[in-house]
Amino acid sequence: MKLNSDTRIYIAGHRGMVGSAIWRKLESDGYTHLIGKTSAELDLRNQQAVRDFFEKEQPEVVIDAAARVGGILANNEYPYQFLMENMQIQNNLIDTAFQAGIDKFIFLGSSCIYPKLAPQPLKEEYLLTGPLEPTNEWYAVAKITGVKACEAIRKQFGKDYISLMPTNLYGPFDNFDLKTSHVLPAMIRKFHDAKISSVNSKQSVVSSGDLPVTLWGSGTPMREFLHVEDLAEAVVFALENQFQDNLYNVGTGEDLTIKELAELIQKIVGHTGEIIWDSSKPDGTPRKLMDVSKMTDAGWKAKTSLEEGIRRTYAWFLEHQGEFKELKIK
Ligand SMILES: NC(=O)c1ccc[n+]([C@@H]2O[C@H](COP(=O)([O-])OP(=O)(O)OC[C@H]3O[C@@H](n4cnc5c(N)ncnc54)[C@H](OP(=O)(O)O)[C@@H]3O)[C@@H](O)[C@H]2O)c1
Ligand SMILES: C[C@@H]1O[C@H](OP(=O)(O)OP(=O)(O)OC[C@H]2O[C@@H](n3cnc4c(=O)[nH]c(N)nc43)[C@H](O)[C@@H]2O)[C@@H](O)[C@H](O)[C@@H]1O
Repeated sequence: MKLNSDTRIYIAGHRGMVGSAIWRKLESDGYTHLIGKTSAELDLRNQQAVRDFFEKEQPEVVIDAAARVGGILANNEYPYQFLMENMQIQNNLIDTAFQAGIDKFIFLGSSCIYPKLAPQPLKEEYLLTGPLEPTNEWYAVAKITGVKACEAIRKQFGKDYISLMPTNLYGPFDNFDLKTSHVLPAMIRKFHDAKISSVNSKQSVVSSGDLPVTLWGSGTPMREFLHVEDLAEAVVFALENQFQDNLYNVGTGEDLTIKELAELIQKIVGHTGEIIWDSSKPDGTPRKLMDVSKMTDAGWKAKTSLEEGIRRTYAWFLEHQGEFKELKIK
């Protein structure tokens, strides 16, 4: 379908890191009829509430950026919520949109849907070719059912329902809570807090380095990181263009070890102390580098370098400390 500046676009999860970046991008591109509800206003796990909301607001296009999201430990500790809430949210959104006759739907998954030991880089066709990473298989199974629901609607009814699989994301409005966050915001916070505590403690007088920082696992796993504003551009690109297929990876196509990431963030934050690796915490998938050629062929490419993206995120962090949301597991 062709979008106009007043097309009614519903962004589920519009206050999250991803949803808010999509909202800002659409607003700056001149879209005037954006629709968003907080989870307190509309609990997407409630099917009837979702149906009533669609009936009232009559969205023409839906972007699903609402989900139960968290880092490796939260995924591992709350398997039921990560499986069930994500299935409830996405099932209600996808089926209600379909029943309402909506032709365009964008579903966001994650690179963890691919098998733990799939060949690298990960191509879309590797989906369901092997066992998943155990720390996040619950979340991954939920996301795979979302991909398949969109694919079924495309196959059976010819509607432009698209699944975008972003790699690990970071940027403004990320979750900086140390128990539930992903690695990149956790490192920003840990290095920053250690640097500030060192300045405030006597230790900085007697020793030349800052307080040590403890990170998880071995530091050897490799990860790829995409700035969330690049992802928002990819989502709007997918919104404005008719896609030929259901599943597209979204990333930079470049990765680094967790140890290299730590050294980069340490340099940007200006922390000078020791890094301790806590081997009691899980490593997760050894590597999940995206093959992004399908999206590149469609006409979209990431712009922000990792160092530039982390610098911007650290600047945002410094401005917004004290406002960080925490993941509330009910
Ligand atoms: N973060 C990453 O590294 C990453 C990587 C790959 C893919 N993704 C995907 O991107 C999407 C968004 O992730 P994010 O990082 O932006 O997460 P986030 O910051 O935690 O935001 C999630 C949003 O979902 C909403 N939500 C959660 N449960 C809800 C419910 N029961 N009813 C209504 N709304 C609910 C929240 O609404 P309220 O704020 O109103 O509570 C929040 O706005 C997810 O699909 C995720 O799988 C994220
Ligand atoms: C994008 C998401 O990524 C998640 O996987 P995944 O990259 O391992 O999740 P992260 O939590 O970002 O962890 C990535 C790697 O960083 C290590 N790490 C080191 N220090 C820390 C730390 O302080 N905090 C955190 N969180 N990690 C840390 C962690 O052990 C793991 O090897 C999945 O669980 C989700 O399902 C989803 O796919």
